[in-house]
Amino acid sequence: MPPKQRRIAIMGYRSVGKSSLTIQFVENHFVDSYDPTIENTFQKMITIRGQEFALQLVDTAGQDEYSLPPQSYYVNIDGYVLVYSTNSQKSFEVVKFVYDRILDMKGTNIVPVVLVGNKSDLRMEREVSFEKGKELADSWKAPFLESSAKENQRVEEIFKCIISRMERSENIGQQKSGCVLS
Ligand SMILES: Nc1nc2c(ncn2[C@@H]2O[C@H](COP(=O)(O)OP(=O)(O)OP(=O)(O)O)[C@@H](O)[C@H]2O)c(=O)[nH]1
Repeated sequence: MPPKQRRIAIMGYRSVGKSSLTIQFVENHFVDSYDPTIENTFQKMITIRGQEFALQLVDTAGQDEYSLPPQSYYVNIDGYVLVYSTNSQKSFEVVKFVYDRILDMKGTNIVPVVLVGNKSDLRMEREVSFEKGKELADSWKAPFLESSAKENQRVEEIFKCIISRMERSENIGQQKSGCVLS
């Protein structure tokens, strides 16, 4: 079987760790310095249950409620990893705007999405509880993970999860909140 080409956008507020998660997944290291992204595309091959996927990961500039990407941006995107930071209530509010914008732009609510609460290692600085994250993801019927790009916790799982969601939406056209991983 030839590799399946899939394009995934990593979106969310500034400085939540979008680049760090992407780089940890693609290059297996953590970037400590903060360098705001304009837009980068990363490539990665991954095999899941015998099927190869050629991923393009679009690491976007951080959004806020006033700077969401234009309609043209969403055309070739197959799935979305929406990231907030567990130590930032503001980023949790912004991720809701981003999600609403995606649905508006796509004109459907069958969009493969995974919600990620990153920086779970910053335990003392937590502003968003696990329950709040889970509640939001459930309201979207989307999977939810808390991750740490720094400690490489659940990073690969995020990307396996979005692949599984994309496959599922293509095959069945319906979403439940779970995520089949292998
Ligand atoms: N403690 C901790 N710090 C993190 C984690 N992920 C990212 N950071 C730090 O948070 C800062 C921002 O990370 P980036 O990956 O650049 O964030 P971004 O969302 O891509 O930022 P923009 O490009 O502005 O949108 C950097 O200093 C990272 O080192 C994490 O899981 N834990």
